[in-house]
Amino acid sequence: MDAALSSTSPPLYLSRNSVPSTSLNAKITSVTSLSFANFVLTKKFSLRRPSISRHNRLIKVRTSEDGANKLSEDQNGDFIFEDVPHLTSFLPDLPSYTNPLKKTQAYAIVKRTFVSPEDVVAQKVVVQKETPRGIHFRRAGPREKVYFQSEEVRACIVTCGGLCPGINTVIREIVCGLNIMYGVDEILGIQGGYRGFYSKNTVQLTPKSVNDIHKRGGTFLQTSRGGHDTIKIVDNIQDRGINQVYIIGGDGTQKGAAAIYKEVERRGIKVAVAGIPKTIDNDIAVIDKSFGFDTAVEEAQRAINAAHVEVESVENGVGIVKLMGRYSGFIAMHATLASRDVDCCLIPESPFYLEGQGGLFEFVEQRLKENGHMVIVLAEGAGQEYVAQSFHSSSEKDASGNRLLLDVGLWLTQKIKDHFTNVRKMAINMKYIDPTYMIRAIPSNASDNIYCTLLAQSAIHGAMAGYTGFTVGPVNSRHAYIPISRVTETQNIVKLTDRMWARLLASTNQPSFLSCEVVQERFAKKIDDDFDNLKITSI
Ligand SMILES: Nc1ncnc2c1ncn2[C@@H]1O[C@H](COP(=O)(O)OP(=O)(O)OP(=O)(O)O)[C@@H](O)[C@H]1O
Ligand SMILES: O=P(O)(O)OC[C@H]1O[C@](O)(CO)[C@@H](O)[C@@H]1O
Ligand SMILES: [Mg+2]
Repeated sequence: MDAALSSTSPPLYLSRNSVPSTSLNAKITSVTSLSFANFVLTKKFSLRRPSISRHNRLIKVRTSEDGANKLSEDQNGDFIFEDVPHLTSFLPDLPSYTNPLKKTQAYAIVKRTFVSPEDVVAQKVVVQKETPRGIHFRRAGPREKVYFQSEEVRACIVTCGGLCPGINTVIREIVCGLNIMYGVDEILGIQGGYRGFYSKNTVQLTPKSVNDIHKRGGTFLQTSRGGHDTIKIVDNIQDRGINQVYIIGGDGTQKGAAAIYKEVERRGIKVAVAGIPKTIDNDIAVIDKSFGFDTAVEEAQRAINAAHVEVESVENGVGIVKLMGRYSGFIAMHATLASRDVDCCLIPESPFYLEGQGGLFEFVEQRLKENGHMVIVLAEGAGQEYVAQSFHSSSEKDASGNRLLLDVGLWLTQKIKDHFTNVRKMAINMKYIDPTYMIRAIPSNASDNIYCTLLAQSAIHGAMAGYTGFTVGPVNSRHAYIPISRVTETQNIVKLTDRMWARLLASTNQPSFLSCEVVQERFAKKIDDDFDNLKITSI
């Protein structure tokens, strides 16, 4: 690749068939980062279809640092680069500076301190010889040039949405990283989520004030749902002279971050917006896994173990453990796979039914006959339609517009009790454990702490280098800068058609609940939807 193509502005990829190459330069200068994103999305979609001919090769166009558009063709096959915006895309005259990192003792003897501007991270690592190379993201890490001088930086950090182990570690590492690596002193904490920008006072954050916070669960800055008002938030950012915004939160929060970035760009102000993805549900698209997830799965083991101890100590013991997972069953699936004490795992993605052949009641009875006890792990979002029918409830929403769930754990406990007592005339011992908030209110474990450090430092390097409107996260174990829209356009769910769910079924030997017509109908639709929203779930 041509070293002169080291770009700071978003590179553009266009189909040779769609744009005559002679007019490329003229066309590209008028493409905004927004329309660029849309353009790439269109092309990306068609590339996923294997029927696309290899003649429809992509050529890529980059805007190099001197502003000249250059064109090169990837020789190894079709290749899509989804870059993140850069401050220079709307502030072209912004001066750059030598990165001070090399002068810090931490990096003094590092051989390759800086990430090459040519480094990209592939979203797909398993490829076939003849298939396109697929989507790539800009590799995260320190850059040779930065677009902020240390004394000029006035950063802020905000945390939004639900709790998750490790939030405090991320806050701590942003503060310490900015200060130690880049000599930044001005770091503000926005309290109470997005609404804190315009309704609360800020708190000054220093390495000393955040030194111990990683040992506590929760968020040192407090959080909230709802209250996102883009104009008020950006007004506040401008009024306070903030020029780097670090936003920690889930899919809703990242949508809010995208709105802030767009407003900042519209106003043409020098503010870098960096998103750090957080969610206990692990439902954020593109990234390998969200921080705190492993800690939560580990904590869930304690609840499962307690249920198992309880039910094996009584006759016909049936334990139910309800875990978090609004729309996705990752925590339940992983906790089940890790534990081996679980007989059946129920998640929102996999429909189930209670009565008749192949149903849950039949399976419970079979396990009680075989083992004398059994444990069910239930994701809170599973079977919501049944619960709603039973309770004749209308769907309520939280301040962010998320559906409020009904207690499927209580519902299932009651259903099993009724069935065995009234229909089967069998005495059973039900134990229902609901550790929902306990698994996310704890501090992060060792590996999540390290992961949080990497996220924080990658976000800092990206913002200092002038990237903006990005989410940072590991893609196939390499940290990358991902356009925010890519992580918000879909939510990760457990794919029943993937091998991971098959591994769980093979491990628990539970029914797949596919023998009921109603479920079969829904299941078929689910598979179609899965393919339509094809994305990689890569744990
Ligand atoms: N589409 C949106 N545009 C702008 N802001 C949004 C949007 N969706 C949600 N937000 C804001 O983002 C914040 C957090 O959203 P939400 O409560 O959905 O949590 P989340 O970030 O998805 O995290 P979690 O996974 O814990 O639920 C809220 O302040 C909400 O107002
Ligand atoms: O904290 P709240 O508002 O009760 O929300 C709980 C929800 O948040 C999540 O933990 C996601 O953050 C879901 O698993 C759960 O349904
Ligand atoms: Mg969410």
